[in-house]
Amino acid sequence: MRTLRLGTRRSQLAVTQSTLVAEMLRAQGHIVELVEIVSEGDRTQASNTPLTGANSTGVFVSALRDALHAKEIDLAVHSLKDLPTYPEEGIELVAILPREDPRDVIVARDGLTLGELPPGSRVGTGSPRRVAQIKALGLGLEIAGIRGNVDTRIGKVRSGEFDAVVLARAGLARIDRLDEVTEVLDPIQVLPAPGQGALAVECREGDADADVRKILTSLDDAPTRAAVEAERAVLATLEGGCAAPIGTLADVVEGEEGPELWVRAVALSLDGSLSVRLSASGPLDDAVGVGRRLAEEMLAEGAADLTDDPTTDPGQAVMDTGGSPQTAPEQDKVHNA
Ligand SMILES: NCc1[nH]cc(CCC(=O)O)c1CC(=O)O
Repeated sequence: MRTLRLGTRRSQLAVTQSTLVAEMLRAQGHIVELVEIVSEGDRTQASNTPLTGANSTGVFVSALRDALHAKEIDLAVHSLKDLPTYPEEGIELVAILPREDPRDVIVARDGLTLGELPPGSRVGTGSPRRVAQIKALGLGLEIAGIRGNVDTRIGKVRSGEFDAVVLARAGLARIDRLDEVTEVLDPIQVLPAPGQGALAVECREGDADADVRKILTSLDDAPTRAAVEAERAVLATLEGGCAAPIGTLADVVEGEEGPELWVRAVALSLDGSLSVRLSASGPLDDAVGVGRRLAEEMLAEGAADLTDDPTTDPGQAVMDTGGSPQTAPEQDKVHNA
């Protein structure tokens, strides 16, 4: 039997996630070999791919895709939230694994929660989505960029450089560091990134060896796929006309006629002062439609006007022009946080 070559980045989280998939395949009797791929992102120690901005393929993603194209590997495992919403030619998103808890968490000094941190405390995150949503809580926290892998970031709390950092619970769960968490953030306050907590498996499209595709398809989890497809449709639709940070979460809930999707989403100005927050529900087999319609509704409610101009003072970022959120007729949908 042929060996399946699984490409992985070398960070602890990436190796753990790749090993998880390798073990699932080995449990089915397949032979799997991990192949280490060094990405530009690893070399430069970049730690957060931008969550907004349409054409930025994550640095972590491209190196693995290059290795797939070059037939150096047969499959690659990514954190789904690092994958751009537009497809890559010749690459197929062949499986989405059952999702971990998708919520964001706080790792703070002295076991504190966000609300217990005194005003002026330093919170580390480089994600515009997290920055905007934490600022929107109005706690007077000072938010600063942070780099490095999960271990490095937690270390910066231990060393006192930061009072707290914001991380994905899923990453900590996978590397067995959940005991560091001092608060799990309720999605009512902080919505996660589209696809957060889900692992994606990619292979070459129309791989000459159709068996590879078939083997990998067996890993796919239909409810997770529906949920993340709805979230990614929210992001893809908003990206067309809106550069604002976006959080979204789709839950599979029990509806009147069986399971259905319940999708929440928020788009915010970077300073968190303005937001459009809506939810929608619909059938699992129309996940993309549910997400797209939710995003279209958000655009109609002013999500496209939340853009911060980085050249202006952050406090002045949203201009008060006709049709802007401030003057939109349905002001109740746009909160001054
Ligand atoms: N931004 C990088 C990244 N990409 C995926 C995860 C965590 C694992 C996941 O969301 O599946 C992380 C770390 C973090 O945000 O804390």
